[in-house]
Amino acid sequence: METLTLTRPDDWHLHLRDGAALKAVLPHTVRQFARAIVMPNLKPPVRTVDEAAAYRDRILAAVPTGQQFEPLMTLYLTDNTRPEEILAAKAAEFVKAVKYYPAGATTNSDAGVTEISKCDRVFEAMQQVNMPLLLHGEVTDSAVDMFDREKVFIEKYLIPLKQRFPQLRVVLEHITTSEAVEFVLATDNIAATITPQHLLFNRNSLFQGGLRPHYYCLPILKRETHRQALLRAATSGNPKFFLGTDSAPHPRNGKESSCGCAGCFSALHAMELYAEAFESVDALDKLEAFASFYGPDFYQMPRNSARITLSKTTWRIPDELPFVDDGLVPLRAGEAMTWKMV
Ligand SMILES: NC(=O)N[C@@H](CC(=O)O)C(=O)O
Ligand SMILES: [Zn+2]
Ligand SMILES: [Zn+2]
Repeated sequence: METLTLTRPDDWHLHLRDGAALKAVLPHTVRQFARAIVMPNLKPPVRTVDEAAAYRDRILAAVPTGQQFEPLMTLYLTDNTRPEEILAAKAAEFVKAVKYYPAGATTNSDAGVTEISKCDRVFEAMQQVNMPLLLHGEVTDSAVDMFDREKVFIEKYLIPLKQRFPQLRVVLEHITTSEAVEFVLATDNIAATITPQHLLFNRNSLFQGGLRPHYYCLPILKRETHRQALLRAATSGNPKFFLGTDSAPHPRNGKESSCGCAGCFSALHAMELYAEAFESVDALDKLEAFASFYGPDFYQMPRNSARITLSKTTWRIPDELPFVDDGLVPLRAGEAMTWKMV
C-alpha cells in the first residue's frame, strides 16, 4: 500500500472554542498535530496573560489521557491593550503571538481593533521583544466588495503597517488571494498560513447546485485563479507559507441558518485534505516542510521529532460529528477521501 510518512505536523491557526465544544473538537486536533496556535476569539476574548494561562489550563485538561499536545497561546488585541501586557506575554513563555481582528470582521470579533494605528505603541513593544503579530487581514468597510476585502486590507493597512514597523514579524493568516501571495513574497518579516479549503475549493463550491453554508468561511473562497496561486505558493517550498487549518467549529444550526456563521471544520481530516491538495499538483514531496518545518522555523521553535503516516485508503467523511447544541458538519461531509491518517 502506498504510504506517506512525515514529521508530526503542527497547526499554526486553530479555533478550539471552550467548555463542551473544546472537549468535542480537541481530540481530533491532538490525533493529527503536536502543537497548535490557538485563536483567542472566545466570548469574551482572551485579552490578558492571565486569561491565556487559564484557557491553556482548560485546554490541557481536555487533552485525552495518555496523549501529548502543546497549546501555543495568543492574545486578542483590542483598542485598550497596553504595551505592558506584551512584555508580560513575552515573559510568560506560553504566549506565542498577538492576534489582530478588525472589529466586526469575523466570528467573535466585536471587541477587535477599531483603527489599527491606535495600536502603534503596542506594535512598537511587539517589534522590540520579537512577538509575532497575526492578522485577520480584511477590511470591514461595507462599501468594499466582499471578495476584495483582503486585497484592500493589504493596500490600505498592511503596507503602511510594515513601513512603520519593518522588523515586526507578521503572519497574514488564512490568505485567499494572489495579491496576498505576492505581497508576502515581496516583503521582509512576513509569512502566511494557508487553509485546506482555500487550496481545494474556489467560490463555485459555495453555490454548487444551491447555497452551501458549510463552505462559508472568512475570508470567503475566491475565484479559481486565486486558488491556483495559493496552491503554487504552498507547494513552492518557500518557507514563508505554512500550514494553518483555521478549523473553526460551529454547530449545524449555526451554519444552516438565515444568517449562518463563518467557519469550516477540518480538524478531523486536515492532513488528508492537505495531502490531496498537494497530490493534485504532484507535489507530495513538498508537504512535510509546509506542514512540519516552516511553521516552527518562523515561530523560532524546535521542529517535532515524532512521525505520522498517511496511507492511500479510500474512506467516507462522516455527515456529522457529535458537538454541542447540534451536530458538527465537517468540511466536505459525506464525500470520499483518498488519504487516511494511520
Ligand atoms: N474563519 C472563519 O470563518 N471563522 C473563524 C474566525 C476567523 O478565523 O476569521 C471562527 O472563529 O469561526
Ligand atoms: Zn480570521
Ligand atoms: Zn481563524
